[in-house]
Amino acid sequence: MKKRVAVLAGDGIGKEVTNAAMAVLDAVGRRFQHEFEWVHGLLGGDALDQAGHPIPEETVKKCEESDAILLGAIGGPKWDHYPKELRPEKGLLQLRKHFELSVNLRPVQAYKTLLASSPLKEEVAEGVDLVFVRELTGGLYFGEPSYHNDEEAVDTLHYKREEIERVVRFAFEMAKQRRKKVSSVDKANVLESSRLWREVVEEVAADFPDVEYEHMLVDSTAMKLITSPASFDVIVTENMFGDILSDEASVICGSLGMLPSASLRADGFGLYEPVHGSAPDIAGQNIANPLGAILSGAMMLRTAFGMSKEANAVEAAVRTVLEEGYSTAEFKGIGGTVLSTTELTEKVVDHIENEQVSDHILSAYE
Ligand SMILES: NC(=O)c1ccc[n+]([C@@H]2O[C@H](COP(=O)([O-])OP(=O)(O)OC[C@H]3O[C@@H](n4cnc5c(N)ncnc54)[C@H](O)[C@@H]3O)[C@@H](O)[C@H]2O)c1
Ligand SMILES: CC(C)[C@H](C(=O)O)[C@@H](O)C(=O)O
Ligand SMILES: [Mg+2]
Repeated sequence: MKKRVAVLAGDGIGKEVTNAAMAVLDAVGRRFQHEFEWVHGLLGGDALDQAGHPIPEETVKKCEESDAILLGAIGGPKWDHYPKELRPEKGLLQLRKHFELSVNLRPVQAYKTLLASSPLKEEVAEGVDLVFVRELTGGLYFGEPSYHNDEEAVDTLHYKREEIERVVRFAFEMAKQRRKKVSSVDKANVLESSRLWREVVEEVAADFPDVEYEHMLVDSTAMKLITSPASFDVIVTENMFGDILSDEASVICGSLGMLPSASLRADGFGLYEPVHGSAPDIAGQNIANPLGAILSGAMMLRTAFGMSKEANAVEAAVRTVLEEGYSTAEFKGIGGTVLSTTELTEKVVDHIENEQVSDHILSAYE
């Protein structure tokens, strides 16, 4: 199968981790006879520097002409003083809005070999397998009015019933395929938007009698994610709560660099990117963890292209490499071997190309 993928590497470690994801998907292509055509586009600070806008028209066109989008990360101190319409982050938000990527999936898994690196006790982090279903094109990020002057600042948290229903329904559908539990997170003791959110959750839940659900307030959810993360299956929440809670949850698996994501439109078209940002503190050193981006590639294979076997192969290769004790710098101190971004990527590539090993492991995950 031939697939065209728009690659928006962006800023900081964005280039390093998208290079890793492409190398791994190319290895998948060699092993399973697929061809991935990489179409590169500018986004974020890189686009500001080269084209004067955080999301040039040409980038949007390249994405429209592709089967999926692979994104690295955008932003950095160089552009932090830019006016709001020209910030790198605005480019990413416009991209999400333009393609109506309203459902953002952020799975979090505890990998056995990395447990020792989590600040949580091993017995707390062990066995965690949860997924955030974050609303991505509404809420505080897009509500109007939004401005500040010398005297006041306004952001608007706006949700339409249909926007809530779309993401909540997705979460229940997903829970049906998993452990059949939805935790809906809001702030209904204070916010009107959360009260509507709860009403919609009640209505949608009625269509899923076999899925257990609960309403939780965001503040105590932040606590429970740390005290009993294994109690969660699917967590559905609005845009900003999902942004914050998913970074918090990354400590469960030991590094923000491990988390992948998929941002989906109703017809299945999607953007795949690691959850982390451009990490200016480690950019350009070849030490960033590429696994979040590589696992985003696996999500792309499964969700965008229906290539489950291939996605399983990538996920199995990642597991094997971790089980062999390889990881990146943020895991130093737990034993094993610290590798650079490119060396760790090579290990994953080797496992995908080594059919014998991979087929054996694959069968364990099918
Ligand atoms: N989707 C995106 O493109 C995205 C997401 C988050 C933040 N950002 C932007 O990134 C910039 C930096 O933000 P920040 O520093 O708050 O968040 P960040 O996610 O870039 O970094 C937070 C911390 O995690 C570490 N980290 C992140 N990714 C890592 C990886 N793959 N391997 C190892 N360590 C990793 C960083 O070194 C840093 O210490 C800002 O401009 C922000 O707006 C972009
Ligand atoms: C960079 C920023 C706009 C973005 C967000 O807040 O959604 C990021 O933090 C993320 O999690 O993808
Ligand atoms: Mg974030």
